[in-house]
Amino acid sequence: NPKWPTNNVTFRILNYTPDLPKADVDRAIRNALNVWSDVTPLTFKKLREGIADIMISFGSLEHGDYYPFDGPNGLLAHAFPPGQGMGGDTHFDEDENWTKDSSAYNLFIVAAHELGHALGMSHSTDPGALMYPNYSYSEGFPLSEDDIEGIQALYG
Ligand SMILES: CC(C)C[C@H](C(=O)NO)C(=O)N[C@@H](CC(=O)O)C(=O)NCc1ccccc1
Ligand SMILES: [Ca+2]
Ligand SMILES: [Zn+2]
Ligand SMILES: [Zn+2]
Repeated sequence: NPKWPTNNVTFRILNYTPDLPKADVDRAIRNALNVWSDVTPLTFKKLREGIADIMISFGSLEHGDYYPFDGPNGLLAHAFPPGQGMGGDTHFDEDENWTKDSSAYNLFIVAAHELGHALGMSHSTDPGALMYPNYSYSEGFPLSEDDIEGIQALYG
């Protein structure tokens, strides 16, 4: 799996969903990044302009890459593996209802999963893993042993 060549990764939030106050989106993204930096030497710096490694945006249907979204439900978000250009970029389907509680779909949980991809993680077959292909809401720390082993194999 490709990985970032340095442990210091930059990110930028290009636009915001109208489903939540801006501060809640910033918090969900920051908390999702902290999940991964809690178990690795990775650091994440937020840029307010220019090109960041991980460019985060909300879009619907055709949104500028060959992976159009599909309206409500189904595809929720996707992220490109580490690399130049689109590498690391993370897109959320604006046609979903983004929440900060247990109702569908919790932005923090989806962001933590997507940012796993943006760091080089692929899907897990462990149903308890954050990197399992399908969304499920859980309270507390979202990483399973499987997730931690995977990310530490890349950046440990
Ligand atoms: C083939 C990929 C592009 C499917 C896509 C995904 O895995 N993105 O990371 C996705 O939106 N998957 C849905 C499930 C699906 O399409 O069947 C999902 O819930 N992804 C977000 C997710 C998955 C597991 C935990 C938390 C969030
Ligand atoms: Ca969708
Ligand atoms: Zn996209
Ligand atoms: Zn995924």
